[in-house]
Amino acid sequence: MANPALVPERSCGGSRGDGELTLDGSVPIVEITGLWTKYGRTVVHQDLNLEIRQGEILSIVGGSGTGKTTLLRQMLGLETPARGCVRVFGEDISEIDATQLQQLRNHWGMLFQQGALYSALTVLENIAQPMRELHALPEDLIVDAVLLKMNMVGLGPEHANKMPSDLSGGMVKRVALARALALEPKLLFLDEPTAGLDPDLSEAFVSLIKSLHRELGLTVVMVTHDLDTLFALSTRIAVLAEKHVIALGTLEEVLQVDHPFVHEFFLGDRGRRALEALNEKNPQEQ
Ligand SMILES: Nc1ncnc2c1ncn2[C@@H]1O[C@H](COP(=O)(O)OP(=O)(O)OP(=O)(O)O)[C@@H](O)[C@H]1O
Repeated sequence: MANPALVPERSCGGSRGDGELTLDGSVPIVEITGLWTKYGRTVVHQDLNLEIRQGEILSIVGGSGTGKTTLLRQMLGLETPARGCVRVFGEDISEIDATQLQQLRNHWGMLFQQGALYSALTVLENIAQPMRELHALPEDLIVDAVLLKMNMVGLGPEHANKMPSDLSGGMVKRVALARALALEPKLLFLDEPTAGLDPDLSEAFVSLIKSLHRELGLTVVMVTHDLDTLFALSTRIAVLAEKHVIALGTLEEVLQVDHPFVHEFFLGDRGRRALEALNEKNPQEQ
């Protein structure tokens, strides 16, 4: 392993622009260069590079404990790079102040693995929460906007006053997605979006994400173990192994990479079955 002491200190080498958020696609939505993440003596990412372009659905895959969720947390500004640089919308995420970070957060949505709804709040209150935190919208507008978001994710108004404990797993995901979309983000982060859903619900949720991606022009960054979800949604795939990105490209491109994880994950029994299912669904694209 390289000696961390010899790696340059963390730095983005200055701002991309004039301090304004760059939301016009002229710079990558996310740009990670030379990233090191460390917990004590444990190195999770070592000289990791990744660029996420506007409008794509970029999926991050890798073995258990390879640092996929931690990489998402770096993009969300919830971790600090030991070295290297993470830019989101052109901004160095660990250099900006709290107000600027909050401003950035208003332009992305995050769907956590378990949905992470507030158990003491109704569906309506959960989805309204990011809007209320803005302190800029009148209450009647918030209620209208929440109902609109619920409709967007296929939830009727009759569910507005339900508590999270009254919801099925699929509905929890939809509410969490509506909350992630509350502020009309440009960028959506999904951590294992179909985990815990049965195959039918999973397929329905994938279709929902696909249509929202198309209709809202979102850029999506997703971590998933589920091959069907991965194949159905990804425009590009980043493979994490050995503490960095060892393959990045379309499914076809990644399949060409000669690495044990790629062989095992994509070309093992599960991978082959999912690829066959994909080929049956989209024969013309193969
Ligand atoms: N706050 C923390 N403190 C110490 N170690 C941590 C912390 N967060 C994550 N790690 C370690 O970092 C490594 C990467 O964790 P991470 O959760 O990012 O992996 P992952 O690829 O998402 O794993 P999985 O697929 O199992 O969810 C693991 O070894 C984990 O134990």
